Amino acid sequence: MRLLVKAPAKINLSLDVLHKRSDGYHEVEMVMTTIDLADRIELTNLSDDTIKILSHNRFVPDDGRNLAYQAAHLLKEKLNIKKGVAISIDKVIPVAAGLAGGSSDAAATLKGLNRLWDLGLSMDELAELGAEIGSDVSFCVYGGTALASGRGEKIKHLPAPPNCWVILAKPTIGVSTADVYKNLDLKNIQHPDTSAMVSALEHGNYRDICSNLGNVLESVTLDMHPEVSQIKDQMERFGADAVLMSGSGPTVYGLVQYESRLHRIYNGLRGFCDQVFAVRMLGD
Ligand SMILES: C[C@@](CO)(OP(=O)(O)O)[C@H](O)COP(=O)(O)OP(=O)(O)OC[C@H]1O[C@@H](n2ccc(N)nc2=O)[C@H](O)[C@@H]1O
Ligand SMILES: Nc1ncnc2c1ncn2[C@@H]1O[C@H](COP(=O)(O)OP(=O)(O)O)[C@@H](O)[C@H]1O
Repeated sequence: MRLLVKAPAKINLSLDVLHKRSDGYHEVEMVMTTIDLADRIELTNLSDDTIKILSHNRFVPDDGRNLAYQAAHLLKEKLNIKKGVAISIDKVIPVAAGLAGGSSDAAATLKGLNRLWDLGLSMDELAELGAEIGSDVSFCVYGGTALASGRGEKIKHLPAPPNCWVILAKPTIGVSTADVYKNLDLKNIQHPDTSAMVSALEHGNYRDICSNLGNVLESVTLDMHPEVSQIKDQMERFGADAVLMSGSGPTVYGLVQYESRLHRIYNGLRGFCDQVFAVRMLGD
């Protein structure tokens, strides 16, 4: 039997870091939402007790380092399952981009195997398992829009943002999330107003969402990679309503409400960047 599952990317509408914890992780407050840019995961039962990863993307590991592999392995270990699965990943989300592509593949694998193997786990149980794989996996299990706290695994659901377009531009560099957190100067942070962002979502107020976008990791990645700053400037100049780097970067996204402006920004950015996408918010 085989099953197809979509694994959508996320963007951070806001990302704040409160302090560094004794376990080495950072305590965060992030508002995240899913967008219509998705990997496609195909799960096929195997007759032997193995996990196989298939992907044509050379940046996607095909062994135990793959987060989708880790998701299948975790389910097998926890529930003592003696079954095998082939996980085919059609990669659309850029890798190491701040868009949680790997985390979403893991979440889709947890949800897909829950159905394929008829495990009967609830979404909350899957999200709890996901947190063992990575900080963003719990959010990816639910998708939609949420305030994530703790190290990212505590999820409070929020209403979807009003309908708009998201333009994404990913420079050719890849960024290590661990390096970005390591280079963050905790004494010199300009905190975004998380409650103003939550309130903007609760009121469906697009203008307030735009004016409250903020990410404390942005300046860290910008210092390491000045080309990210150039893309931000271009996106602003071409007329996006608001522009921010997602997660630890280096992907920059712009929000646009009117389709007429979308084409101008998209075509303008294609001159600077190989990977440019114009997609809708998914949000719920
Ligand atoms: C920055 C964010 C924002 O959504 O996403 P990305 O840019 O990776 O998409 C997340 O916090 C990333 O989540 P994720 O990529 O799942 O991180 P993990 O695998 O759990 O951790 C990778 C490394 O990042 C650091 N880390 C991660 C999360 C956190 N709250 N504090 C940390 O210090 C740790 O050094 C950890 O070893
Ligand atoms: N299924 C996967 N897809 C993409 N990258 C993966 C996957 N599994 C593991 N990785 C590894 O995770 C790292 C981070 O990838 P990704 O999740 O795309 O980025 P980010 O954490 O910035 O959102 C990559 O360097 C890659 O080697």
